[in-house]
Amino acid sequence: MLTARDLSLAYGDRQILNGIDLDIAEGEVIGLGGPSSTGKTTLGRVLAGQLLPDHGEVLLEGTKVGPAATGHPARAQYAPQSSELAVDPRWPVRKVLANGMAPDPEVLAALGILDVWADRLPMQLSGGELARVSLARLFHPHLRLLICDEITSQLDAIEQDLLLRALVGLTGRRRIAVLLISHNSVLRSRFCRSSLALDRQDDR
Ligand SMILES: Nc1ncnc2c1ncn2[C@@H]1O[C@H](COP(=O)(O)OP(=O)(O)OP(=O)(O)O)[C@@H](O)[C@H]1O
Repeated sequence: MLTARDLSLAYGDRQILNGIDLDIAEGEVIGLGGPSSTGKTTLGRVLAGQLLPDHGEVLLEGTKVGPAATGHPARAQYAPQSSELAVDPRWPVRKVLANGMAPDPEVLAALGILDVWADRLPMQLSGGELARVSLARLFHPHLRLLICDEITSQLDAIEQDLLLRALVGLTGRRRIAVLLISHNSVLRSRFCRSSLALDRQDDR
């Protein structure tokens, strides 16, 4: 499903990614760990088609990832660490979830999103509730790859476990490939079939 080959990327003269290969099958969850600043977010954005690598290619179901045709949501979506930055603070939950299309009731139910949140603003939700809303808005019928970048790092252990169990159940049923970026090796070993770890490319 996802095939990334020989990905390299530098910011200026600083090499961040160097010859990365990665495969994720449909419905599979693969972990990505490694120390801070080794390029996990950068790799996630390359896989989601939001950053172009200097070298190498990313194929999703045999075609290059990149911006979707106008008016269509991208097949690969990137969920950032901070849900507050991902949603417009002026929009009520109802509008955040609609995101241009009718919210999918199965996604709302699977992620535990409650009707009573609909008229609240993002700041009127807890961190865990907002993380659920922020994830739900990324789902659409053509979603094939979800990059989750430290999406539970602001939650306590119980909430982390609940959210990831709900997410992995949903993506498994829909055969969506997932890259779970996390510093937490316990979480990765619990939810991922295997993990890749990035190393530093130079002295920084
Ligand atoms: N657009 C950019 N221009 C220059 N340097 C950048 C840019 N984006 C990121 N970097 C640098 O590249 C390095 C890798 O950043 P990245 O966010 O990919 O690392 P990370 O492994 O996800 O880090 P963390 O675990 O701390 O979130 C960092 O040192 C960062 O400062």
